[in-house]
Amino acid sequence: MEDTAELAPAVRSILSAARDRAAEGRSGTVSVEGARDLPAAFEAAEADGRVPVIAEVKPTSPTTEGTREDDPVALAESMVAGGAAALSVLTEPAHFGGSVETLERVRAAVDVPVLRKDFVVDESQLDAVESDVVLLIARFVGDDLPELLAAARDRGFQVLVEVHDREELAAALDAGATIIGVNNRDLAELEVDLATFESVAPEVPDDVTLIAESGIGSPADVRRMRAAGADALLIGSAIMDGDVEANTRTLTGEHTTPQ
Ligand SMILES: O=P(O)(O)OC[C@@H](O)[C@@H](O)c1c[nH]c2ccccc12
Repeated sequence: MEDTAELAPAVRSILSAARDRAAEGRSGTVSVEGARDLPAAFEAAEADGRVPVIAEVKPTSPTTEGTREDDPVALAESMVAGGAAALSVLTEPAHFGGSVETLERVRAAVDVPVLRKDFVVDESQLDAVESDVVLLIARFVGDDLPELLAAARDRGFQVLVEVHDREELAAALDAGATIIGVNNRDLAELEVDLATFESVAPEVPDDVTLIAESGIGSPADVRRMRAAGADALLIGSAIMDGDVEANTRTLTGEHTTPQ
């Protein structure tokens, strides 16, 4: 486990709560049947003239004001109607307003791949719910990354490994990650800087599916991340704020594809 001393206090408390949830994990091992292929969903969106976007169902967060109370399933359906190639669903309850039940309902209602967004630090957390993809955050899992990656794959999950700098990228590549997200948000300060993606992306081999995460709010941001090499974008707040379908349509729009 990494030293968590320099993390933002909100992130430290999220992580300690995640460890407590791990301890009460369900009995039995999840086995995901027929996971929906995430890279294939990106390719299909691209072929259809849409920017591949993972739209995130995130009712609230430590950096968002207020909580969105609408039915998450209706929000998810609006995202798909607006052109989202895939969805991300927060399952962290205390700070993001998520739940595993929400993820189950969303996944039953849509055909696109669904990413489980949570703070997985222990193998037992993988058994909380089925999804097509799970997130592992390099910073939080540290030396356990290879083991957790294998444990997730054994259960039939695809794995998105999240990194924030070149050192974490090297660890992700060493562990054999094939889908990597670069988080523009710094988990120590909780501040967003799109230059983070631009600095890490050149080090990522071509055969890796590369996702730019966080802080993408406008078609100009989408163009900037695509120009820096993003195969896909993970967008939460900018889609959740207001008309979800219209926001998704704007950010997946053909005009944002590089020439
Ligand atoms: O709302 P934004 O800035 O578009 O960001 C979405 C997503 O990248 C962000 O929610 C996120 C990235 N990594 C995480 C890890 C845990 C929880 C949340 C996240």
